Amino acid sequence: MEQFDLTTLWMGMLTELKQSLPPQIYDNWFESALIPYSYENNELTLDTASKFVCAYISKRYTSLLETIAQNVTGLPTRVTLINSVENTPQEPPSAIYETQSLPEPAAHNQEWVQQELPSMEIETVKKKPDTALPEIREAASIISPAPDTRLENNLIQNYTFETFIVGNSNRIAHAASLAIAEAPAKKYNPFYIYGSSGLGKTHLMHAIGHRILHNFPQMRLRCITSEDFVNEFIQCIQDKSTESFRQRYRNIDILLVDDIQFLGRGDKESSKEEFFHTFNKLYQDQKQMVFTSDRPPQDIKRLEDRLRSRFQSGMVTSIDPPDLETRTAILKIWAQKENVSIENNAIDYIASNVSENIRDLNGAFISVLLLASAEKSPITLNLTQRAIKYITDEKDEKKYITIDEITKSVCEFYNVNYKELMGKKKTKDIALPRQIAMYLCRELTGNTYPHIGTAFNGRDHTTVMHACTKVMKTMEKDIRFKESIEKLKIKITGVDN
Ligand SMILES: Nc1ncnc2c1ncn2[C@@H]1O[C@H](COP(=O)(O)OP(=O)(O)OP(=O)(O)O)[C@@H](O)[C@H]1O
Repeated sequence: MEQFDLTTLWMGMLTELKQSLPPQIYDNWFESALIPYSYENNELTLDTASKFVCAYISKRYTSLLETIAQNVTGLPTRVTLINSVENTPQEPPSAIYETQSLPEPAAHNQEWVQQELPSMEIETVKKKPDTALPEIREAASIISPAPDTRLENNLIQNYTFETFIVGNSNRIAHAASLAIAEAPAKKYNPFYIYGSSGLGKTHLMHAIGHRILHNFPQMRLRCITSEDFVNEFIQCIQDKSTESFRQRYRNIDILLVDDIQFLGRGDKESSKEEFFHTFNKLYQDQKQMVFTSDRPPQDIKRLEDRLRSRFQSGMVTSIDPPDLETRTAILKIWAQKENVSIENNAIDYIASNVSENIRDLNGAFISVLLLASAEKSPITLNLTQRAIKYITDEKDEKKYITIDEITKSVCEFYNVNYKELMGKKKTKDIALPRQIAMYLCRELTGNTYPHIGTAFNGRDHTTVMHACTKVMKTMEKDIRFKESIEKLKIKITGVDN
């Protein structure tokens, strides 16, 4: 087995982490906030720039770090996070960089570390309330708890109705979920929620689970991803214990399955068969089933018609990306709930510069709180802009453009009504700007066809693909048309390439 020194191990881990994490999380939490400290007896110790970062990363990411360390070394590796600064304040973290001959951190990271050193002593701050802003202490306290704690029944602790914010994009899914939680298997069975990543499907499904267990504590509930269902079943075939598997899945009252689209990938014939029978048994026994997916049932390829029609037999509903107004409302609610005061223009800035994905929105919100905490300053527009800059690609200063902004600009450019553009009208004066808007969404946001389809009032991804091809072909043939699209692009991005 190859022996790794600290530097080689950490470099290897960073390469893998970069591939597995969204860029803003990687840049903000891993590359800049962690410093390799020691590696002995298969135990890797990482130093953190603050007590704060230490608590947050330990709770959320230790298992990921351990998996990646094992991938790199080939050996089970324990990962521990420390905050040496608190214990040995005389020794600045930069000294560790020198002794380990790692590359110097980027300039902004140094600034980040220096700013954090004196300010991250949350407890000291708490003892001297006259010197600390209450909102910053609050910020510190909300970041520390593990937000995704899974309970014994596999439900994530804080994915409840109480923490779910309702807006136009998820109103129907939310109302149906509440109805199910009040009277399981009476209406909407099965219940199938679909939508793009990070929009709250899992959250809502777990909220149903929590509320059912609260209302009907005697009910037996299983919450699982379809991938785990398949893996567990395959394992049971190998162990010759399929009967116990059946007992586990067929004698329950509530089945919640996340990411059901995974069943359509690969062959998995025996697992699909098992799932089909599980479904039928629970359905016959009038037990509630809830599924989430990134696409509607008809778009899950390689799924037998009989299973697809089972999914369609209950209620199928989508969660759409939140529009600007809803994103703003979500941020305000988060700020209010955490008792953090944020200037309105700072809220507007986050809402319009971060994507429509609520997971990313939350990441940006936390980054802003972190920077405010580091600088012990109120959350102003200026601070927010700097915090968001940390989490966006530094080389690419371009603003993150949202589908909402694109459609609104297209409406303005072609003098079309927004409702009509998003609606069903097929006349040329509406259909062409709609196709152009879809093409620009694909070009400028890099979102997938299904995601864009969902954002355009639940249209199919093939409609978006057709629109993009049509616009590109017309641009090739018609120079004037091409010029007008380029002009529109500049108007939206503010960048003239
Ligand atoms: N309406 C909402 N109110 C409050 N928090 C939300 C809402 N929607 C999503 N979130 C939060 O955003 C994050 C992502 O949500 P979730 O995991 O449910 O997304 P998802 O649609 O299941 O995504 P994926 O398909 O990638 O699993 C979670 O932290 C969740 O709590």
